[in-house]
Amino acid sequence: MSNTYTGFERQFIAGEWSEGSSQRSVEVNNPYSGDTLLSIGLADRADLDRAFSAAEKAQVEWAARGPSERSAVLKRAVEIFDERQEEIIDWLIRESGSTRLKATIEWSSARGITQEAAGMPFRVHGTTQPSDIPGKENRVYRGPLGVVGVISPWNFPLHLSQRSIAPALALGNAVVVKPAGDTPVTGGLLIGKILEEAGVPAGVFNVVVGAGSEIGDAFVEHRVPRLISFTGSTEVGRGIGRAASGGQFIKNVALELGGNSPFVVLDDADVDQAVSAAVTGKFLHQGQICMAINRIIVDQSVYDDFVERFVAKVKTLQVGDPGDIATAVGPVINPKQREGLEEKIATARKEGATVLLDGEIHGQLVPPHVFGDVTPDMDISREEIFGPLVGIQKARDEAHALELANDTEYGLSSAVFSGDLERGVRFAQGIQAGMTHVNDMPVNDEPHVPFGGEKNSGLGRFNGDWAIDEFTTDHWISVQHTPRDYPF
Ligand SMILES: NC(=O)C1=CN([C@@H]2O[C@H](COP(=O)(O)OP(=O)(O)OC[C@H]3O[C@@H](n4cnc5c(N)ncnc54)[C@H](OP(=O)(O)O)[C@@H]3O)[C@@H](O)[C@H]2O)C=CC1
Ligand SMILES: O=C(O)c1ccc(O)c(O)c1
Repeated sequence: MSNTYTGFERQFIAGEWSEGSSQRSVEVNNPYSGDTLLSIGLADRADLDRAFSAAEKAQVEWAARGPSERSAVLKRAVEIFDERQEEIIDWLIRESGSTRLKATIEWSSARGITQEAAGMPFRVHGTTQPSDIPGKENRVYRGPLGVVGVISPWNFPLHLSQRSIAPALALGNAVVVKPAGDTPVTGGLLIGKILEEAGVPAGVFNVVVGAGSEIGDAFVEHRVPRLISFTGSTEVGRGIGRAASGGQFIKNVALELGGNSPFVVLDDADVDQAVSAAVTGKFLHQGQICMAINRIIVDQSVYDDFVERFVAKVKTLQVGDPGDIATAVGPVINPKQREGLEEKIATARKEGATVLLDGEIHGQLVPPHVFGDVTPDMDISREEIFGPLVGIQKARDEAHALELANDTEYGLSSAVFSGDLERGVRFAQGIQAGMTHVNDMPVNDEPHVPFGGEKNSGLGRFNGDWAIDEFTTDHWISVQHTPRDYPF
C-alpha cells in the first residue's frame, strides 16, 4: 500500500484532480476540535458539465467491459478498504465527528456494500416472453441506465455515497457524486482516491464538490443523468423529486429521506434488553442517523421501570472526544445543527415535557437529553430530531401503541419489543414503515436486504437485488421471425 492519500483540495473530474472553478471555497472543519482540515475551491456549473460529459463518454466503454472486469475493480476496492482501514476511520472521525465505534461501523458498511456490488455484474438477467403474434419472439434485455447522479449527506457520508456508487458502477453505469459540504472528503473525494487506485477508468467516477444551493438544481436538472440517487432531508428531497420528474430532462429518482422511528416496548418485553437496544439505537452517532430512534413508546404497565433503567444507563454514556474509544456521544456536525437541537430542547420544555435528563452544551457537544410524559402533538414527537434527544410516550395498551407508532408522516425504520416473537411480528406488520426490527433497535442495515422507507421517508430501496433493479433498466426488443400480416 502506498502512503496515505493527499490532495483532497480538488475536484475529481474525468480522471483528473483539478481546482474548482467557482469563486467560492469552503473550509472543512473538525466538528470536535474546530480545526480546519482543508479548504477546497468549489465546483461551478462548468465543472459540473465537464463531469457529466466525461461520465457520459466513459460509460459506453465501461458498460461494454465483461462482468469479470467490472467485478475485479470492485474486488480491488474492497482490498483497499482493508489496507486503508485506519486511514478511512480516522478521516470519518475528524471530518464527520464520528465516534471511533461509529466510524468502524461505517467503514464496515461501506466495505460490505462494495463487496456485495462486486457480485452484481453476474446477477443481471434478461428474459424472453411469449407472444400472441405469429412469428414474434419477445426479448427483454436488462442493462445499465447510463450515468447516475448521487447526492449524499454528512451523517454517514462514506456509506451513503458508496451504497449508490458501488452498485451503479458494478452494473455498468458511470457516476457523478456531489457530497455534502460538511464532508466532501469522506462523502466523495476519499472514494475517488480508492476507486482511482482500484483501477476505475477515467471519467467513470467523478466527484464535484459544490454547494447544493449553487449547483444543486443544475445537477438534478442536467441532461445527462438518468437517475438521481439522493439521501438527505425530506424537504430537499421533495424539491429534487419535482425537478427530476418535472424538468426539461425527465429522470428517475431514488429518495432516502427523513425518519421518525418509533421504538415500542410492549407489556411482555424484556425491559433490560429493550433499554440496551434503546440506548444504542438513540445515541449512536449522537442520534444523527435516519433510522435512529425518534420516539420511545412504552406500555403503561412497564413505563416506570423502563424510564428508571433507561435514564440510569444513559447517564453512564461518555460524551466527548470522538477519537477516544470510550466515547459514546461525540459532537454534532455543525453549529446550525446544534442551534436546531437547542431550539428543540427549549420547545420540549415549553410544551410541558418532563425533563428526566439534561446537561450543559459545550461547542458542538450536546449531552443526552431525555423527556418524559411526552404527547404525540409535541414537536419532539412530530419532527425528525437528528440529535441526542428523545421523548418517551406512554401507551394504554398494544392497540394504542400501534396508533402512536403510526402517528407520523414518515415511515423509514421502527422497532418493537415483546416476550412473544410472533406477537412482535404481528405488531410489526401493522407498522407503516419500510423496515421494522423485532427485539432489536431500528438502526440496522445489511448489504443484501432491502433498505428504504414508505410515506415521506422516500422512494425506492437500496442493497442486493433491489439495487440491481434501481440501477438498471429493461429494454423490450421483439423479433418478427416471419412476415406479419397487417390490416392496412
Ligand atoms: N435521511 C437521512 O439520512 C438524512 C436526513 N437528514 C435530515 O436533513 C436535515 C438537514 O440536514 P442536511 O445535511 O442539511 O440535509 P440536506 O437535505 O440539506 O442535504 C443533503 C444533501 O443535499 C444537498 N442539497 C441541499 N440542497 C440541495 C438542492 N437544492 N439540490 C440538490 N442538492 C441539495 C446537500 O448539499 P450541501 O451540503 O452543499 O447543502 C447535501 O449534499 C437533518 O437535520 C436531518 O433531519 C440529513 C442527513 C441525512
Ligand atoms: O440514512 C442514514 O442515516 C443511514 C445510516 C446508515 C446506514 O447504513 C444507512 O443505510 C442509512
